Amino acid sequence: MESNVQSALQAIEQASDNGALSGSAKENIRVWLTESRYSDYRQTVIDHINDNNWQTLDDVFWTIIPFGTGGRRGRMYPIGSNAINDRTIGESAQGLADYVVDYANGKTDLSCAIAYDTRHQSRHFTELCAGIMAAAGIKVYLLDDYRATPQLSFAVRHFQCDCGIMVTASHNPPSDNAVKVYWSNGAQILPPHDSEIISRVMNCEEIKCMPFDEAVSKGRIEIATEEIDREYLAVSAACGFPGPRDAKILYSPLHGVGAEAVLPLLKHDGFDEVEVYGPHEEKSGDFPNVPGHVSNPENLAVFEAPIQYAKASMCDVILATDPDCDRLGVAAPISLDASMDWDTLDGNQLGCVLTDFVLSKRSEAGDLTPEHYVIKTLVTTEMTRMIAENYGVRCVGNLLVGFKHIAAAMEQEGPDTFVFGTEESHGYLIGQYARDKDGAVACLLMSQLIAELKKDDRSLHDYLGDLQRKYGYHKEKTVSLFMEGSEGMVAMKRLMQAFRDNPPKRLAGLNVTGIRDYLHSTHTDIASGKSTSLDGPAGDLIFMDLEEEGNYVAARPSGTEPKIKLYNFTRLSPTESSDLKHAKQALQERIDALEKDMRAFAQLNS
Ligand SMILES: O=P([O-])(O)O[C@H]1O[C@H](COP(=O)(O)O)[C@@H](O)[C@H](O)[C@H]1O
Ligand SMILES: [Mg+2]
Repeated sequence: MESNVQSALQAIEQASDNGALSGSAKENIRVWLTESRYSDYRQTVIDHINDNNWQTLDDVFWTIIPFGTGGRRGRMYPIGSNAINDRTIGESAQGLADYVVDYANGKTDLSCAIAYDTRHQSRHFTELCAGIMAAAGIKVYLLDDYRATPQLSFAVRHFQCDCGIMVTASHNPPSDNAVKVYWSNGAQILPPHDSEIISRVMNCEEIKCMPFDEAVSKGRIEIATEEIDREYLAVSAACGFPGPRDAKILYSPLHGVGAEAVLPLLKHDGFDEVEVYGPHEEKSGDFPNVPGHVSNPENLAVFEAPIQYAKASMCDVILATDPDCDRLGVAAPISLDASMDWDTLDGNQLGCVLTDFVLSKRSEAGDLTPEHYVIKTLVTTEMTRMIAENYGVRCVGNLLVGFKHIAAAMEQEGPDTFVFGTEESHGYLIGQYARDKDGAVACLLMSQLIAELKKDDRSLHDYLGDLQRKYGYHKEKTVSLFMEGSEGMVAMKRLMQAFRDNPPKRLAGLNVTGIRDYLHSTHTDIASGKSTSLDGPAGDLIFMDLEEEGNYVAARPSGTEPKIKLYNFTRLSPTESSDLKHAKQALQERIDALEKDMRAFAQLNS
């Protein structure tokens, strides 16, 4: 062994002994220093060791970057098993290619659709993935300009591909990137394919990549952007409903890809007054003009400046999509009187108004049977279920977090009777053309709803208020607690364990009456101490039910960022909700108290 590798190995031993490196980082660095598959990166690793760059080394090596809720996602750094770089992206594509070839069992005309967003290095990683697929004999249909995640999901289905790759880290910070990996049905990978792909990724030895230009000239990469733009427009436009189109819309792509999907769709549907909010228009991985560079419609601050602009230019609504255009955020005037106060809607509220809008249209058309269904996840408001049941359709809702679970439920229940899919984190899907959430079609539905309401002189908040009076006022709030690096992971595990071993007894002045632990599939009744088995999927998600019906909290580690998500759910009955103002205030107080108590518990136990 070369002497510089020898001394680097000694140095990491020492660093681990004196606490500068975690044990897992030391082990992963050792692999990168000694195994031939990492030889291209060896010198850079040694340079970091020689520079005593221990914190960085620990951050980028303490684990092997996992496949989370939405793909393999993380911070970009040239080296590291826990970073996004040519090696981790390359092995992801190689592992996928190897599995697709194995799974095909001799079938030869294999193909993969690939698209990418506006992030730093997205185009670079795209060419790498495309070259790897081409070298594996898998034909690539490439969207060669910035395109939306739902367009990629559609492309996989349209070309009947065996798999797909979307290079994007969605709304994560500018430092991050990722691949979202799709199976032949257009949904992100799930069992049994996911574990098979992951095992090939982890055991990937050599990465074989054909130079991009060569693969294009040999026809192994086909540019499919025009065809997908045209066909996607046709299928997405078919998702809407007839009705008025008079609405003045301000649209923000939050520096991402959305304009390419949203603008043609709204124009085609007859919306003539759509303006792109100028400061958010530039396609840039720095997300320069959104507060804190957090390009996420969940970040209410992104709406502050656009609201001022929209008020001044008399817009009816602001629509914002996240950088890969699979999430929708909305701000709208509270009422259509002269006061012109605006407010945003959260992901659950948007899901409810869209669910009701879609069901009301389908119901008017006599197009619903008891076989029809909407889908939501376990952390999505129960108001969705009430709306669905009111229209006589089913709600499939016992699902883990992640739109891929909604896609799987759709396959299982049968796509023909699928009406709408909705999740708390601003994801919505209508129709069968894709198997992932679609921010563009959500924009279309929202625009149609706004135009209908405008005709009747009603605001979106009036519409939501009617639903809240009918089904009871619901107020939910998701709180994220960031815990970074190897220490953060230990803290997250400790906190999840504390919820299991010693859960809070009271929250917001209400007794905790039951614990639903999806990891161990148990329901524990606090009063009797008895545990029974819990129906539903298995995953690291725990609910604490409170003494008032419909009031509960949930906790889980995010699968896209290093954080614990605390989901707080409150509700009042319809009778208690007749005075909306009063209900709103009461639940705001309860939500604030829940958040305070949950934060305090987390502080003590992480
Ligand atoms: O980031 P996106 O827009 O791809 O969205 C992704 O992340 C969301 C939040 O996941 P988590 O709670 O694990 O962070 C998921 O609900 C969603 O289905 C997934 O596609
Ligand atoms: Mg996204």
